[in-house]
Amino acid sequence: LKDTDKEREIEGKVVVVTGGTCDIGYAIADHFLNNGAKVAILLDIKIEEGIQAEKELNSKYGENKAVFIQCDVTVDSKRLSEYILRKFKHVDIFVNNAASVEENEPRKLMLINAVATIEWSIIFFKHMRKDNFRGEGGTIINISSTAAHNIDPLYATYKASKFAILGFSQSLGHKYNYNKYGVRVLTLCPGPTNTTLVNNVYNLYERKLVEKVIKYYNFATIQSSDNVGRGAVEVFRSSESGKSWDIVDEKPPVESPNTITVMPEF
Ligand SMILES: NC(=O)C1=CN([C@@H]2O[C@H](COP(=O)(O)OP(=O)(O)OC[C@H]3O[C@@H](n4cnc5c(N)ncnc54)[C@H](O)[C@@H]3O)[C@@H](O)[C@H]2O)C=CC1
Ligand SMILES: CCCCC/C=C\C=C\C(=O)C/C=C\C/C=C\CCCC(=O)O
Repeated sequence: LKDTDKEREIEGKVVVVTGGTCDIGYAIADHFLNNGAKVAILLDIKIEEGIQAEKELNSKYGENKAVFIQCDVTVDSKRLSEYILRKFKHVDIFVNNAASVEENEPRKLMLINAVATIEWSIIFFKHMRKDNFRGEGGTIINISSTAAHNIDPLYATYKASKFAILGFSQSLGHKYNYNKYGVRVLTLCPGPTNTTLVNNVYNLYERKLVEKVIKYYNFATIQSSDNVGRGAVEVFRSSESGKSWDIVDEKPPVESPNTITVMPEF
């Protein structure tokens, strides 16, 4: 097998997913296990959901296929990355998925969505680097959003965090870095997806305004988390480093536009 073929194989790989106990994160773990991953490690702040998610995935795929570790991504990166590497020896795929949409707690939102994503990416990039002692390469997948392509009146801080993730991931995953270090960095930009997080929108903004935004961007549907999980596996199997992929409207991934749409005044 060529290096790129090995890198794109899922069979036998160790996958870590932050915010992996529900919705999009859970669907990503589920699809990687379904395609032969050795183990999915779910890092999440929510204990009960974590125990439940581990149980469900183990009854679907077999004992010890899923491991829940309680984690606050904003404080636990050093302690838990060391623990994971001691216990599992190597991580092949690291997915930064955990997020907040709490606009009234901007510092916390930026710490979870942007700072933690950057810190965990750097830790596992170093671990995977092929020029490091025993570095075997690997893939980091960062979850941004179609909100990172748009300027409109909604979710200014959340958008800032998703713009940050997209810019960071495309730069870290740039072909130059990939050729030098052998670590792939990919970005996913899901569109509206039926999860706890998106259902928050109507608590914060008038229905009329949200409907205008949805209409402006021509979203046809609020897709399932399952479609994002499926898309993550498809992108993992086919994408070069540094690319970003939109997953929208229950359809397969398409490469993200390198443009920003500004919604006019209305
Ligand atoms: N739902 C949607 O329409 C879209 C979601 N996304 C992105 O997809 C990702 C997943 O979103 P959803 O599944 O919708 O969200 P969700 O709110 O359903 O799940 C997020 C998970 O992150 C965990 N989490 C939050 N703070 C944490 C912390 N400090 N430490 C550890 N875990 C923490 C939560 O406990 C939860 O399990 C996020 O990055 C989100 O921004 C992107 C585009 C659209
Ligand atoms: C009910 C759907 C509202 C429109 C949602 C559109 C895209 C959602 C992207 C997300 O990342 C979803 C997460 C929470 C809502 C946050 C931002 C909506 C911003 C919409 C946009 O400008 O693209």
